Amino acid sequence: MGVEEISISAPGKVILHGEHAVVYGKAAIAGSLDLRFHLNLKKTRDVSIALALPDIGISQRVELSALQSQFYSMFQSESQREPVPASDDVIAALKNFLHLDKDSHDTKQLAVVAFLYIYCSIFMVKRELPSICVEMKSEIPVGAGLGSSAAFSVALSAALLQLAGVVTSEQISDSLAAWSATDLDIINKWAFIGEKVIHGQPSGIDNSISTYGGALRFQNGEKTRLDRIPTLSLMLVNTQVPRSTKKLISDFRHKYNTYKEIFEPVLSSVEAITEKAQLSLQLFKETSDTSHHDTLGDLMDMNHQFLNLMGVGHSSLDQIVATACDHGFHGKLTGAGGGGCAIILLPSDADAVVLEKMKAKFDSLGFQVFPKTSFGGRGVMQHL
Ligand SMILES: Nc1ncnc2c1ncn2[C@@H]1O[C@H](COP(=O)(O)OP(=O)(O)O)[C@@H](O)[C@H]1O
Ligand SMILES: C[C@@](O)(CCOP(=O)(O)O)CC(=O)O
Ligand SMILES: [Mg+2]
Repeated sequence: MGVEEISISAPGKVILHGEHAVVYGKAAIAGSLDLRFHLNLKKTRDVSIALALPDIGISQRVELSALQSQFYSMFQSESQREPVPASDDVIAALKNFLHLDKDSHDTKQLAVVAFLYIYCSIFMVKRELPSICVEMKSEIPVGAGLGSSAAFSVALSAALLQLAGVVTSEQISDSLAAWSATDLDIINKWAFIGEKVIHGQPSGIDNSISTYGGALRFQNGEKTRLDRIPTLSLMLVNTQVPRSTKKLISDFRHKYNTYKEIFEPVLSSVEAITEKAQLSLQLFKETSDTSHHDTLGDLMDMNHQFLNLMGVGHSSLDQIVATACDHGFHGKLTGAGGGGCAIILLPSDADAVVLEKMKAKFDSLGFQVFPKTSFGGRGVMQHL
């Protein structure tokens, strides 16, 4: 372990179609966002972990001797290449160690639990716990449907695996290093374990986008790169209404189990929307025929209503979609819903004056606007 400092960034994501349905094995399409999560790790000599998470107001110090004596036996079966999901017992023990309420729904604290779980799984088996200070800051709004939890888990996994020498980055430019496809697969597997701690039952789409970047079709863990899609212009609008993905997934799980015969066809319809959107994207790229772009708009409106039916909507998200419609655009909620963000599809010839008027309306409603985001950039990176 010759490394003294590691800087990593990982992108957020935008789900175009298929959120929630993807947890039930249906297809979804999504891409990386030009908002990134940043992690800086330094080796220290204080025999502790110092964790600074200023975006969520957490600053935590953990003595390595206490961690070692309490968790050594629990982490002996873990292997660095094949991570295993945290059992309820280990999660409960980590929460107890951190003096957290074991039934707390505060997902912020789960970031620390995920951190310690990944750290212990990687290093405890070697009996060599590195003394480190780690700071994480993000451009991705927290808990807003843009995959901040996944970017957190990806950046964290990449940093700790690189520190442990399990993966090794290679320099690709003056300031950047990246990992081989095999190493990215390892990082992605560990990040999925982190997502499980924060989300409960994630599909794996968010961590996959954040790891590999670009645009993907994702189904049952199968990832297909979407190379034949046009450059899409999206406006992102954040309601700033807080919500937790973990709670939204579990509430919909309850609804689905209670009304399976109703929600199975709903999920199939959402999947049909995803399929049609993928095809329309391809056709629009190949022919530039704007009728395919119009179809993409219709599909967004439809999917938004299905998501409302699934109980993951919010009045402020409806307000965004209605405002978009008043200005001649189409949109939908993105991510887990219940608050968080909506996306609005912008045609390349959208009138700048109308766009400015729409943005002003969102500002006046107290929403946070990202006027034009780019889609499909790099996945996790090391900064040299
Ligand atoms: N900048 C950050 N710093 C620390 N933890 C973060 C950060 N961003 C996200 N997280 C973790 O992810 C959780 C939010 O995840 P989630 O509810 O899935 O929303 P999102 O849609 O942003 O992924 C936070 O409560 C925290 O545990
Ligand atoms: C609702 C879901 O489809 C996406 C959740 O994304 P986010 O945490 O809201 O960014 C869950 C998942 O796929 O793991
Ligand atoms: Mg999340």
